[in-house]
Amino acid sequence: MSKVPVIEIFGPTIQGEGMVIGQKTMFVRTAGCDYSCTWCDSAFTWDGSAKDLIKQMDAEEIWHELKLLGGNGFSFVTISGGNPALLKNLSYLINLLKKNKIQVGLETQGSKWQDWFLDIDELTISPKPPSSGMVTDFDTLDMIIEKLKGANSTHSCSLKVVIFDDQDFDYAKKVHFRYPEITFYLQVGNDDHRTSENERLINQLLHKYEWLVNKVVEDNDLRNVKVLPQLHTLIWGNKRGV
Ligand SMILES: C[S@@+](CC[C@H](N)C(=O)[O-])C[C@H]1O[C@@H](n2cnc3c(N)ncnc32)[C@H](O)[C@@H]1O
Ligand SMILES: Nc1nc2[nH]cc(C(=O)O)c2c(=O)[nH]1
Ligand code: SF4
Ligand SMILES: [Mg+2]
Repeated sequence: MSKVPVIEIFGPTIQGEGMVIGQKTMFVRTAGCDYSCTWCDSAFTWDGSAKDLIKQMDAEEIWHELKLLGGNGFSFVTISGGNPALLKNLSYLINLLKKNKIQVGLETQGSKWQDWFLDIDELTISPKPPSSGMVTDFDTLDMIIEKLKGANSTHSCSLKVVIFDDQDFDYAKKVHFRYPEITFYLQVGNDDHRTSENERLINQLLHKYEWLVNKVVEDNDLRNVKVLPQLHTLIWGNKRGV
């Protein structure tokens, strides 16, 4: 009854992105997404290519798997996907983690609300720029930010926009100015998320990071923002499960 579709559980590793970058964490990745971003680095969660890996699991089973992998060596779990916000039943896992004094981070794109957002310690909302091929429903995003504000939960949430080109950069500015009170991250987009040539990829991503940093540095309208690469990609390239 209270199961959710899980496609992978891994860690301990570090959070490679956003507001808790560098945090030692376990990952639980759920299957299924309401978007289909052209450049999704986790397309296997929704494109059918890894459907044999999907297991329906309840909170106790997920916790058991986390303990098998991580033992006593973790205090933080990050839930990502796919879009975990499709899953009302994640409340059971979140409650169980809290009961065990584990901090919880979650990654979602801001297309759906769940009441359990209010129980997440570090909530990253990542609206999608034009290069993704997706169109942001700003009425829904407004509603989500309003609910977080209403519950005084904005301190534990951030916005993170992935940037591939100038159009994405303009979109990011629009999102930041719409919600100026929410901590804002610009993240380098990885447009070669299938290659196994790590050295070339990492070089390319560092150049794109420099490009993005320069754009932010030169932009007088962007002041209180943070610019980050995907740290895990700089260490491990496109390897899955790290
Ligand atoms: C795979 S998504 C899963 C969570 C949720 N669906 C979302 O998009 O926020 C996790 C994060 O990876 C980012 N991401 C996906 N593909 C990427 C890529 N090719 N380069 C950089 N970041 C990417 C997303 O923007 C999101 O912030
Ligand atoms: N190390 C590491 N950090 C991450 N931050 C966000 C990730 C994601 O795929 O959601 C991710 C991931 O897959 N690995
Ligand atoms: S919303 Fe997230 S998981 Fe879904 S397709 Fe886009 S990047 Fe991938
Ligand atoms: Mg990822």
